[in-house]
Amino acid sequence: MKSKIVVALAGNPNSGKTTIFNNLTGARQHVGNYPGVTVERKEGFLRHGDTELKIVDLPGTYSLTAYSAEELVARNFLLDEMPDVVVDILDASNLERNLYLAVQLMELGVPLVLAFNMSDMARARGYEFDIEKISRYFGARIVQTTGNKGGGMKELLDAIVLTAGKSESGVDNAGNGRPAAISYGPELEEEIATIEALIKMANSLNGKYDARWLAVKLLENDRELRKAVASPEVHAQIEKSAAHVEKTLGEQPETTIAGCRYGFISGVCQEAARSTIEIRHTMSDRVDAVVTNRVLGLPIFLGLMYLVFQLTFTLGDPPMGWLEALFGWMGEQMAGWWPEGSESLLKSLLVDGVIGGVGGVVVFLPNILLLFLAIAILEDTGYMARAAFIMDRLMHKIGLHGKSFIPMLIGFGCSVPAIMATRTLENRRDRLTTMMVVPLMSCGARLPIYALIIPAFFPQAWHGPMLWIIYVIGVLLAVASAKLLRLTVLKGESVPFVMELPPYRLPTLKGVLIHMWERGWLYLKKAGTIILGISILLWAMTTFPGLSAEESSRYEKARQAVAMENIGEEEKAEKLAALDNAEKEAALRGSIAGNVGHALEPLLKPMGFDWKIGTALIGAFAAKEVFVAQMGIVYAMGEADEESETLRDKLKGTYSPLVGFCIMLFCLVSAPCMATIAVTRRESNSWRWALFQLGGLTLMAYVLTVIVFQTGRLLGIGI
Ligand SMILES: Nc1nc2c(ncn2[C@@H]2O[C@H](COP(=O)(O)OP(=O)(O)OP(=O)(O)O)[C@@H](O)[C@H]2O)c(=O)[nH]1
Ligand SMILES: [Mg+2]
Repeated sequence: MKSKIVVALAGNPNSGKTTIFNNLTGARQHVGNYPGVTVERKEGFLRHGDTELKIVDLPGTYSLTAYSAEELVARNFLLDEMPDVVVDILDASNLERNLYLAVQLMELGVPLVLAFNMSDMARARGYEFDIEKISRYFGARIVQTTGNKGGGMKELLDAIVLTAGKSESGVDNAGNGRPAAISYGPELEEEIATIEALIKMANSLNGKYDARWLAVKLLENDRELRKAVASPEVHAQIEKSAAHVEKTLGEQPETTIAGCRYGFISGVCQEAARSTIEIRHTMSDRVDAVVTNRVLGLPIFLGLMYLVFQLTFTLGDPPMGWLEALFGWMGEQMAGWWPEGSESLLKSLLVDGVIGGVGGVVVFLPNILLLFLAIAILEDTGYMARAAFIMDRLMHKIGLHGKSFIPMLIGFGCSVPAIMATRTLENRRDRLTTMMVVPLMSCGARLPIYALIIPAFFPQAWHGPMLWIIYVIGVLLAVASAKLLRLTVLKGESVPFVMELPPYRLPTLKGVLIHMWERGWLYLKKAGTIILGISILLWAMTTFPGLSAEESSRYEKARQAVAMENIGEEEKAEKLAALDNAEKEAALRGSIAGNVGHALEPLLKPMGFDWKIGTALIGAFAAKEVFVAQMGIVYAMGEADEESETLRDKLKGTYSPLVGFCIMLFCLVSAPCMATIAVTRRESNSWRWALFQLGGLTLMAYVLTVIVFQTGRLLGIGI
């Protein structure tokens, strides 16, 4: 007999849901050692025996009374779509707190399996569980798992299939009996009973939920369900009951309800969990005393980031050189397919457009991989959560809380998921503020620009520090802009929040490599698709319309004249080459891109940019890497000889270090790419905010770059 079941993976944030989801389905969803990584539900399929399972990975949630957008996703799925089995994934090394959600799932009466994940950590901390007892209390099967090592997956699948009541033999075999019922004490129970009766009478929500459960939820002041229940009698009774409870117990019903649930959990743990070793000060605590220290915390964070950037350059340089050489060689080989001096359009397209553009971008793959390797290690060990904790203090001062820093950290990778990650912020003002400033966190697509510019203009010893300075400028600007927004358009109280610190973990090699590769692959894929397309478009724009026949013949005549001249061979060759270059340059100036660039020149000049940089900046709006591609194309086209120096040398010969710095500054601050604007529009649900972000950042970039360039010029720095 074949059957299909839907399985939901629920659990507290950072308990390992996605890790297990990936294990089960073979997917590669993002896993990170801090809460709030998954913000949308993800689906995957697998088959176990005769059963087909659809597995749904949900965002982490502490309770079924959801407050933030991503908690709502989890809650709505559990309540409305009624999966066949709910697997609650718990962090067994932190059982008491994690059981809070389990209790609510138990009350909801869904077919439940408890996965005691991180059982390795629990064991290391000396916890022992009487699994059978706990299983009986909750009326649910329990499986001990170690998600990051794939331990217990088969057992988990067995338990899921059994719980769905569709075992291979087809025998109904659900559950381990009825779960324990939680008693909320005489006072509350009476009110619950009254409301329950009213609900049944009014047939609220058409009996979709169990009446007692609904009564408890309503007393708990569950906003969503209160909105959903229409009956005025029920509402009136809730108000009355709540007032009564407050009077007699001196607290709101929700507080009493939570207290009773914790009481239940505490009882379960007394009975069935014990700790064999008393570890007061764990290793984590000792490390935390140093890295989250009030004084040392920030310098340590900045120091670590500095190391990361230094590494990105020093280790990345040799392989980058190899790739550069490889693409140079490929260009020459390709050019060799045509006779010497050929003006074939196809040759120009392949050599200048594709190799010059896409090749120029791919060259930086090693740097990208290294940066993301380092970030993955910092993330997986749990250090990044500490960084957020340290920033929390700073953030409070600017009217945001540390939770905003997680999206910002993700922003170092790419602004698009970062903006989606703002869903963890409950307050819309916090969320919008964070969304607006996230693009200032320098994303991975900008790295190639820095990797191109920095070595071209700055001495070796400055490579790491320079990159670090750029990133720090981004963070400082983000913080300052957030403050500004909070003082003006997004004024208001911020929500109190306690940042939690996940335990330190030794990252697994596989996990870290997967993270690194995901990024690298994304980069390559982008190079092969978007960047390739835009490179071809930009190539066409820099090629056409080309010189008129009249002008071409003028250059041809000049060449003939030189050939006739009575001078040495060497001098002649030099003169001819100069003419060739002049012709190319003239064609470039007359091209569509040249015309657009020139039209913009009055605007670009105050920043020290010429029209070539201008066209590259326009291209960068589609995707930041295009800046590098377009510079490659323009400089390949403007040169007559094929096997000339690298793009970097050409830049060095053309611009000053001050201009180099200004390019990086402008690219860091200016309008993010199209994808970012689109996702801001979607997540803020308004074009106004998206355009505000676009305009605001562009303006800020312009003003800052003009100031820096003009000041630098006046003071004679870097010119
Ligand atoms: N030591 C240990 N670490 C684990 C185990 N399972 C998962 N992890 C690690 O725990 C961290 C969090 O894992 P995720 O799968 O992202 O957690 P999640 O529950 O999906 O988190 P959110 O999406 O934020 O709610 C990662 O660093 C995992 O590598 C385990 O059994 N033992
Ligand atoms: Mg997840």
